[in-house]
Amino acid sequence: MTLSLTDVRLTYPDGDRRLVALADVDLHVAAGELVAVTGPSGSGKSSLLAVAGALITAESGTVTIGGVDLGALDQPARDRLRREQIGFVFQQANLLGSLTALDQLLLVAHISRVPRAVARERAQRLLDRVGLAAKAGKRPHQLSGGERQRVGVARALMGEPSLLLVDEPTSALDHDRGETVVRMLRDITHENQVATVMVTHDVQHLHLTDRVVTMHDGQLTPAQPIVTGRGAGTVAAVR
Ligand SMILES: Nc1ncnc2c1ncn2[C@@H]1O[C@H](COP(=O)(O)OP(=O)(O)OP(=O)(O)O)[C@@H](O)[C@H]1O
Repeated sequence: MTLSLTDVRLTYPDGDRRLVALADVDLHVAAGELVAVTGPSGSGKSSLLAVAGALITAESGTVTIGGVDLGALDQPARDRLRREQIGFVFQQANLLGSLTALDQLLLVAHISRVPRAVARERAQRLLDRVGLAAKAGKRPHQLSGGERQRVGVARALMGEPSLLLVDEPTSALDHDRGETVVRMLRDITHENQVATVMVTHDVQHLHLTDRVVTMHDGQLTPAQPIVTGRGAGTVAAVR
């Protein structure tokens, strides 16, 4: 398993009490698997992504990425693992307004000290992969919402992550553009053997994913049969 959360608990201060954001959550995502996380507002989906992305530390339970227990790492090692193993895709692509699509990707490579020639080849290949080779020189305001989101996906892949964490990638897109982005995420997940967790409110594209889990009040719901993009699957996990 690329990502394993076992008995993960997270609470936030809430006056003189604690609000339970994640209540003993189990979630295991294999390489090459796209798992959608749905659930009402406030149910804990972003908290789940933050814990899986080593952005916040679980109060108890175990989080492993590629078999490495995050709890056993100090902060610099956790930061390094995040940089080297995890790609993030945000709700709005969060691109820098003054940079071209190509430069958005090269900046990530520069920060990660990838040699320039390697970075340029990788960035061009990724822009081609998301269907934007011809738009490499465009700035965000010259791109559609769907194209911006696809640049965001390509940027997240620049570090060749083993885990991709995606937060509401279609919320700003119409149906067809949303479908293109989710289909692309699914195909890249399978081709690159990345483990992908996608938080979404958008039920329209769930059939493209391999598995769906639902959060309610910090808990992942029990398994339910669903029809997935690769035939009938089951919701794994969880209590
Ligand atoms: N930093 C924080 N401090 C205190 N409470 C928080 C904090 N972050 C989130 N919460 C609370 O934890 C619970 C889970 O929040 P979370 O953001 O994970 O839910 P969500 O399912 O992602 O919601 P949404 O779909 O609205 O983004 C909510 O009740 C929220 O109010």
